[in-house]
Parts: sequence; structure tokens; C-alpha cells
Amino acid sequence: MTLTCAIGLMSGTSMDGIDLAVVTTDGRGDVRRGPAGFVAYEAAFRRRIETALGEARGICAREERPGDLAALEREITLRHADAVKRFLTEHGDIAPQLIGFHGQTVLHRPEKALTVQLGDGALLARETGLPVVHDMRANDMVHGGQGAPLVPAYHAALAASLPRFPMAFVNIGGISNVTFVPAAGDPVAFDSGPGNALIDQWVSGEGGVAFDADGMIASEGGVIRAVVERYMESPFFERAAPKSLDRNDFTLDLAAGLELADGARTLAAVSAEAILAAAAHMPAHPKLWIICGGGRRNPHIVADLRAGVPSGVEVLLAEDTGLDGDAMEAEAWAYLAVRALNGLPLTFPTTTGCREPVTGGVLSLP
Ligand SMILES: Nc1ncnc2c1ncn2[C@@H]1O[C@H](COP(=O)(O)OP(=O)(O)OP(=O)(O)O)[C@@H](O)[C@H]1O
Ligand SMILES: CC(=O)N[C@H]1[C@@H]2OC[C@@H](O2)[C@@H](O)[C@@H]1O[C@H](C)C(=O)O
Repeated sequence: MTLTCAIGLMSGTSMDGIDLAVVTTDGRGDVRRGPAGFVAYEAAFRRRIETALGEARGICAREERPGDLAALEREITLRHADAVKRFLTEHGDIAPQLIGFHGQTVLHRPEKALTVQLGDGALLARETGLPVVHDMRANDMVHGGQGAPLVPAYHAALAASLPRFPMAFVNIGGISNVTFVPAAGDPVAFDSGPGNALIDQWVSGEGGVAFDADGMIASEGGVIRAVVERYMESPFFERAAPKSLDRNDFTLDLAAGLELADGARTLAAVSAEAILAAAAHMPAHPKLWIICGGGRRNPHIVADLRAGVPSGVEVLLAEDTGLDGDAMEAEAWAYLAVRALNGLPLTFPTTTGCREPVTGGVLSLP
């Protein structure tokens, strides 16, 4: 099968910047990971996206771009184009044939089959001179799926070279999502709850910093169990998969009144507990958890996870298994773009609830 070299671009729900990663693949089991990079959004741009999330709430049809959204979509796309150009200058030996472009999610309403990612694939193709696959969530929703998570197909491909089945990948981004990979058969996946988004909002509002770097703020505080329990009373955690979340589905209301450090520590505990609760919706308890995403840098989340799994179960950071926990989503978007190009399914009934395995994405040529 032909190999395609693709660059994946991910601007996730944490809104911290653009992850880039190169994957050369046949879109099936042959996955060769290349270099990765990151371009941070400055604080003012992050605030502009946050404001846009509010404006996006009124969207009823996915092509609507009220308020600042049209201008922001163009700006986001041009920033991605710049990021690609700079990355390719730094990595002169890479000759990509394709871009997989996620864009910035500003609204996700699976119950209305509505998901909106800001990102103009045609403009990115023109700016970079490369074919672009974008809008990879929409077709899943047309086929009855949640439109998220999409990373599981990539997790399953990576799992083939890892030692212990069944295993679970956990991506602790703004929202967390989990993928259960059995020794044989399709992966089982779903969004598991708040990841870093609540912690980021808390320390930004109460402490004026973008995130709780290395959990330093939380280290000064303690877990307020009653608050964790109130978060965990949300019916979301009882709901069987498939399920997916909008960034604003969980709010800070339940943490109101806490001290800064106690809030940061308590919300880290919520993040871990939400992931542990996900095991109840998997076919079996995984023997190995592989932690990816920025939240793996918060030692409190990781310690709570390690303390909460049954004995004999291992919790490893992506790097402990030879993977890159920061680049994984961008890698996934490269991999998925190649799958889309080859007409292969991106999602499965067990990952998003789509009626049958479906491909997706829109191809824009330069
Ligand atoms: N050193 C660190 N210590 C603690 N937390 C960190 C650290 N570095 C990053 N983070 C957290 O990780 C977040 C970014 O994570 P990541 O890039 O995985 O999210 P994302 O891809 O935007 O989200 P999603 O997966 O939901 O789309 C930051 O907003 C911050 O909360
Ligand atoms: C609609 C949307 O952008 N969802 C994101 C978000 O961030 C994490 C979680 O919620 C996940 O389901 C998804 O992203 C990952 C990359 C995915 O689709 O697999």
C-alpha cells in the first residue's frame, strides 16, 4: 500500500496554540512518526477565541459565522499556514504531500448533530500549496455519530506495537477522552469529562495565570472532597458511551468560594476521578493506561490516577511507551487525513456511535 507523508495540525480545546506533527503512513498499520512542533497563541489571541466561544453559542447551522467568527476563522487559518511554512523551513528534509487540519472547535452540540470548527481548508491549501483534508467531524454526525472523539483510530494503530492488552489511552486536554483498545476488535471510545479546561479557567480567574504549571498552585492546597463529589454527581458520568462534550458543558459553579490553591487541587482531583469513572463504561478494566495531553504534566492528576486504579494496573505517561504525549493529536490528524484520502473509516459505532464505520473530511486542493 502507498505511503503518504502528512502534516497534522491541531488547535485543541485548551486554546493554547497549534500542534504540528508529521506522520508517514498507509492509513492502516504502517505508522512512521516524524518531527513535531508547537506554536503558542499569545494571551490576547487566546482571549479572543474565548470570547468567540460565547458568540458561537447562538449558531444554528454550521456555516454561520456571527460576530467576530468570520474574521477569526481567517486569522486562525493564516496562523496555521504560517506555522506550516515555518515548520517546513526548520525541517527542510520533510516533503509532505498532505495536511490534516482540525481547526478550532467553537461549538459542539452532538444532540443537535452540530459541531463547528473554525478553519478554512481552501485558504490553507492556497497558502501552503498543499492539499488539505479538513472538517473531519461532520460526516460522522451525518451518520448518527457524536462527531468526537476521532483520535481512537490512531490510538488503535499505535497500540499494535505496545505490549499489554487491553489498554486505554487517555488524552487529558481541555476535555479528556479515553480509548479502550482490546487485543482484537474495534476500539471503544468516548469523552470522559473535564480535563484541564476547568483548572485553566480557575487559575486564570483567581490567580491571573494561564495554567497551573506543574501543579505548583495545587501543591499548596488540598482536595475538598464534597466539591469533587458534587462534580461527579453529574448525570454525564453515568451515561453509557457514545458521548462527547462541549468545552463549556462543565463550569466552575461548583468550585465557587474555594481558595485558589484548594480549587486547583480539587479540580485536578475531579479531572482524575472523571477518567477513573470512565472504566465503568469500558468492556473490561484496562491493564495499562497511557496518559497523553497537557494534563499529564500536572502531577496531581497523574498521582490521583495512579492511586485510583486497581492493583496490578499500570499508569504510564505516553513517553514511557516511546510515544509523544504532546504531539499525539496532531499526529492523529495527519493519520486521519491519509485515511480520509484513501476512503478508509475515521469513526466506528464503538467510538462515536455512528451507524456504521464512516470516512469523512473535505479535500481542498491548492
Ligand atoms: N507544565 C504543565 N503543567 C500543568 N499543566 C500543563 C502543563 N503544560 C500544559 N498543561 C495543561 O495542558 C493544556 C494543554 O493541553 P493539550 O494541548 O493537550 O490540550 P488541547 O489539545 O488544547 O485540548 P483537547 O485535547 O481537549 O483538544 C494547557 O492548557 C494546560 O492546562
Ligand atoms: C468537538 C471537539 O473538538 N472535541 C475535542 C475535545 O477535545 C478533547 C475531546 O473534546 C475530544 O473528543 C475532541 O478532540 C479529540 C482530539 C478527538 O476528537 O479525538
